[in-house]
Amino acid sequence: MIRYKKLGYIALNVTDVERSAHFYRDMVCLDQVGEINEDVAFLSSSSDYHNLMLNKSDKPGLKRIGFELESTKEWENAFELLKKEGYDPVEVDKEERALLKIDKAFRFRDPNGVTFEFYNKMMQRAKPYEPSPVRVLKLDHVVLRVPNLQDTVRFFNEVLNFKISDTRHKPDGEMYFAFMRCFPNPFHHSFGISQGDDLRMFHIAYKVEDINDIGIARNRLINLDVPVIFGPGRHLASGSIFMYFLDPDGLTLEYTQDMEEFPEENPREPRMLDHTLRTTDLWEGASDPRIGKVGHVEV
Ligand SMILES: CC(C)c1ccc(C(=O)O)c(O)c1O
Ligand SMILES: [Fe+2]
Repeated sequence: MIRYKKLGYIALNVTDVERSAHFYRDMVCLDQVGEINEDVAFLSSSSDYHNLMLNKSDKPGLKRIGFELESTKEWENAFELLKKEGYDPVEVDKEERALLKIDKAFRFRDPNGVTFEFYNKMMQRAKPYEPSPVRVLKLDHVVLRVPNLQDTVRFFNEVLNFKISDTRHKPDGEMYFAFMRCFPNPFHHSFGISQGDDLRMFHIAYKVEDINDIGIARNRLINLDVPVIFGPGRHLASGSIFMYFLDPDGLTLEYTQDMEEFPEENPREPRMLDHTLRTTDLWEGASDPRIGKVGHVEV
């Protein structure tokens, strides 16, 4: 079965690369890596060369999701498994891997047509990542809305070896959300899937050091006229403190901290959580209707 190191990077489509690159650098506190031009920009939230790629598009949202596998051997095994399962993995050509600073990579589409890239390792930066004033620790998770949740969860669980940490259910018992771990990465979810009418990126989340970073970020973003649209609050599922805000295209971002971690051996059972506000936010805050509204997925 496939073993992952982490959610490695997100490639976003944005309408103005320079505007968004400055936002993710100056407001979100990521490191700009290399030059920004009107077509592409790279930013990092770790020692990796990048964890966020911005691409110019008239449809803001998700281009693809990159997962780093545990080793080159795991990458080779994953390629063979996806080929055998009929998901037609295609290796990324040398020129593009040079741009991404990645050693080996292949791409495939999930049952919804979303492009995933699995890679073995990315070039590391000598310059340490020391974000300020918000101490971002890492790219934390990405959540998609998909038309067929059951099939999607089954694919990620049974084919890609993602583990289910918790699910959420409507009053009639129908599952409408799944929080998934890229095993054996311990965090409650690196990947979340929600039932939706159409395919859409809901949000991407960054982990911050502690509650002070959430507080500092809230007041700083509000003072700089960045829409803070939900939180601070506490999610029951992962136990994390959260706050959502919008990027210049209206894409939804989340700062999160204190997410539950699972052991590789004998993890707790996934819970069936309800649909109530208290499960979404133990502090019962109100969320802004703009949450998750913009997020075209390139297929
Ligand atoms: C409101 C969204 C879908 C949500 C719910 C719960 C968690 C969590 O438990 O961490 C999230 O990260 C969310 O984004
Ligand atoms: Fe989230």
